[in-house]
Amino acid sequence: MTETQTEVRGDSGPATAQLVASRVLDVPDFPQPGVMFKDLMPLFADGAVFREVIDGIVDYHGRDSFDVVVGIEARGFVIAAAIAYATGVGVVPVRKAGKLPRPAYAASYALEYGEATLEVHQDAFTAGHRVLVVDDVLATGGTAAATLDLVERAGGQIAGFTVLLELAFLSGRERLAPRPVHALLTV
Ligand SMILES: O=P(O)(O)OC[C@H]1O[C@H](OP(=O)(O)OP(=O)(O)O)[C@H](O)[C@@H]1O
Ligand SMILES: Nc1ncnc2[nH]cnc12
Repeated sequence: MTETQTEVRGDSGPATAQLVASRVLDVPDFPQPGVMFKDLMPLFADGAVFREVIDGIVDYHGRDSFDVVVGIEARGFVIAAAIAYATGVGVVPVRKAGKLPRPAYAASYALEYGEATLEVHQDAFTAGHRVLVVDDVLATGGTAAATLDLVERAGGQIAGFTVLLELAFLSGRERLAPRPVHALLTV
């Protein structure tokens, strides 16, 4: 296989996977030695590609399949806000510890390069509201597992979980099973 024929795959098909792959930069040894950081800032910075990606996520789940969208700090906020605006639903942030001003549920977890605690306001969701959760990267799945638990503790019902990029070798998808994962690009 030549360099231009590199195989790409994702849950929305090879064209979408290729689109995402074209806007990811590999940054070695960030934020610590041994980690190959996947930087999706070029995708966010390209208006046409960003719009196509957001529209693709909405089409995949169906415009009427969720009542609210959750973004995980920090890069998930960018994606969630765009989906919310495109569909007319509200956006709820899941934040790193200590940032939310009112009573919150908290969940601690490990990720590829450290540990963290996430929080969501206790009154963030109307009971039974269907929640689409989005983030940029799925690695070990620690962040996503903590978020999905927080959403349910706060009374939300998970309608779907989407990431732009899945690092398959870190087995996040297996960790989240049987919950479905929608990844636009899997590497
Ligand atoms: O699957 P995991 O191993 O849990 O890793 C995935 C998480 O790691 C990154 O966030 P990070 O914690 O670096 O936060 P940031 O978006 O604020 O930079 C990424 O945006 C995901 O949220
Ligand atoms: N390698 C990586 N690149 C970007 N975000 C990440 N989150 C966890 N691991 C990551």
